[in-house]
Amino acid sequence: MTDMPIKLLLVDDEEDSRRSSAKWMTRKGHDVTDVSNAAEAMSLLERESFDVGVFDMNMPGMSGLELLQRVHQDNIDIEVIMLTGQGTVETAVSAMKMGACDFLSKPCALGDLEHHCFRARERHELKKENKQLKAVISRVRPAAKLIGESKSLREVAKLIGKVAPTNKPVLIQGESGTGKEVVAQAIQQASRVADKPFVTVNCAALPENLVESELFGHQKGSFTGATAEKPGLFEIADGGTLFIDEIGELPPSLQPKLLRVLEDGSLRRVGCHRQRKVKVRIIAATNRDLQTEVDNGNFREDLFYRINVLSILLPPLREREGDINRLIDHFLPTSFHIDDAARRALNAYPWPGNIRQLINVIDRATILADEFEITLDDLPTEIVGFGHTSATPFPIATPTDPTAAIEVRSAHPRDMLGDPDFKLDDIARVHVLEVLEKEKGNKAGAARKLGIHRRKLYRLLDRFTGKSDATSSDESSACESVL
Ligand SMILES: Nc1ncnc2c1ncn2[C@@H]1O[C@H](COP(=O)(O)OP(=O)(O)OP(=O)(O)O)[C@@H](O)[C@H]1O
Repeated sequence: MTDMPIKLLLVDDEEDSRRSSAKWMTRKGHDVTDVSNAAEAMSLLERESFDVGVFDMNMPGMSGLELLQRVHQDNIDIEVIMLTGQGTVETAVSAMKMGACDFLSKPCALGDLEHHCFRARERHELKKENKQLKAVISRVRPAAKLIGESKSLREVAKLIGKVAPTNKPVLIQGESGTGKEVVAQAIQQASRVADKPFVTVNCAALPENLVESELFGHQKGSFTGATAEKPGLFEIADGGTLFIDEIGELPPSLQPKLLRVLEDGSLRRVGCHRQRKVKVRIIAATNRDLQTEVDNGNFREDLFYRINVLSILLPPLREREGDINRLIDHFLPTSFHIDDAARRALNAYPWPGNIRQLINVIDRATILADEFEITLDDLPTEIVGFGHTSATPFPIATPTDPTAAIEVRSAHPRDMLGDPDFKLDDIARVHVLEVLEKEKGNKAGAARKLGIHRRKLYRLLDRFTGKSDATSSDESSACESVL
């Protein structure tokens, strides 16, 4: 950072010293603008951003101290070093009290000037970083790990590895809930700016009239409600990554402004003439077909080409073979067990809401489950019902041999006892199923009555019926179908 060029504004009415300082600093590779009076400096500061300003204290018209005061009143983001002719302690102290970060006595050695400017710039960067961090921390969501090993997801992971280090814009497309934000986080984590801010914004979640000020910031008083100046998310993400979710929802009026930032990193806050520069890596996501949006005239073609430099198409969950089981095992708390029928039902369902929906269903099931055992009864009816009506139904709980079930059921365990034609399993089976029926299909209750753990009851049901569960979410009908 120390050897990066400083964007410097020199304000001094003494032409010789100003010119020689400007020449020296320019030769050292810095980006220097020099003006001879405070009024000119002020109008420049309204239009452009600088890292450091070196202001002469005594100038005709507006003095250096008055200029400093204006800078603070207008909240201009710049570190100021005062140049004082007299070099008295009093003047230096008053300048520092007014917000200058440093002072130099005239004539000052040119090497000293550069050294002090570097220090001021460092302070400027630290303050900026601090502001960014505060803003980022308030928006931080812990990064999720990309779970899944299906072929299609492995291809996505490979692509992430390729696009991450490039710093180019990336467009992630996929249905809602497929993990576009997770992919964006993975790209950021594997990028060269992994330690820099990762800021997210969802264009669909913001009221249209706020999108511009959220993205680009605003000046105090620029619209009703703008009671204080506010940096936009581009400034907050400066040096890092901005994830723009649902970019297809970006109002057409703002698309040229976004294109501009993508082209040369320049932007203006709402109600402000000053142009600012940012360096932000853009990752955009959409669940709309952006090409169609372009064809229909809803999305600018030039912007589409700018953000679609590298694109990742995220497959829906139903096309990720084997991943449903991996996701279940990942999201299900370890204290819970899911039975085979429920697992089969989850695997057979097409998941229109993708991983987000699967997580919600698992969360719901953990609340409804009896004694940490997730069964079909704990799943939403559309998932259980899908098994009934789908072309590839998941196996449902009907007895493996219904005739045998009826036969055995006709005998009471008492009558079976001592009869060499009955195996112990037959007696146990009738007893277990009867208790279950008496408990109206409540497996937790039945297990308690039988004096066994619920898991053991499931294993027994598996053995007796070939299944551990029933077709309906209704407990009593579950019991009937088992029988
Ligand atoms: N492969 C994955 N592994 C683990 N968690 C995932 C995976 N994909 C998605 N998730 C989780 O699923 C939820 C939805 O993911 P995310 O918000 O990234 O989806 P999205 O595609 O951006 O959705 P939308 O289009 O609605 O914004 C999040 O809780 C996320 O952590």
